Amino acid sequence: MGYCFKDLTATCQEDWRRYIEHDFVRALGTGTLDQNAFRCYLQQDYLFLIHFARAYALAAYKSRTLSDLRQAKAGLSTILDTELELHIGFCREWGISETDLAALPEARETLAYTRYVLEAGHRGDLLDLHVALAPCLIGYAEIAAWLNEQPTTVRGAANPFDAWITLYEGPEFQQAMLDEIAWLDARLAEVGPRRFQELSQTFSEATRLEVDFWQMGLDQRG
Ligand SMILES: Cc1ncc(CO)c(N)n1
Repeated sequence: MGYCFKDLTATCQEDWRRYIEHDFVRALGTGTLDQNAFRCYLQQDYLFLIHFARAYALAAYKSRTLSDLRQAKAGLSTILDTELELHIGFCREWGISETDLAALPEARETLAYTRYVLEAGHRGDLLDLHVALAPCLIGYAEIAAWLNEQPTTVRGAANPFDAWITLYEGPEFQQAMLDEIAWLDARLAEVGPRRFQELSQTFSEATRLEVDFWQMGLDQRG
């Protein structure tokens, strides 16, 4: 008995590193990422975030206590008020209007990842759902921190993707990550090996779907 969030990343260390240090992320950090690859990623991410907001709404629905309900609401607010706001602004700067965004066809990778998470939530309980959501929120906060540690990362006006790093390294997103880890640590502490095995499968599947999402951007399939 007794696990914590770090045990989840430890069970899929290779996939987790492939996600955090993906070529898309590296190129974004050095500012050398193909701009069409970024545009493709941004557009699909808009669709992605809408479904992820729905997943947090599902977490709210599945909550039995006020504190769980508040945690779900915090996730929903991070997406709606922090991420999507900036995202729409970003897209505008990159010449993509909200009408364009609403008319976008969904890439397979977006479809696979978002529906996987929603399905994990429908099938399982609140912990299954939060574990399926964890690579997203916690992963991006870790990616921003990792990028800042790399000597090759270019910050400021010299990097066209600087605003992306600023969003995810920012205090609101980093705090949301810490709160989510604390929530998961408290729940995982009460879990036995069989249940942990099940949860780590969900976590590593979602991590691999994040890797595919980066790859979609890099291949400009979105
Ligand atoms: C694909 C993806 N994963 C995670 C995040 C962070 O919320 C995001 N915006 N997009």
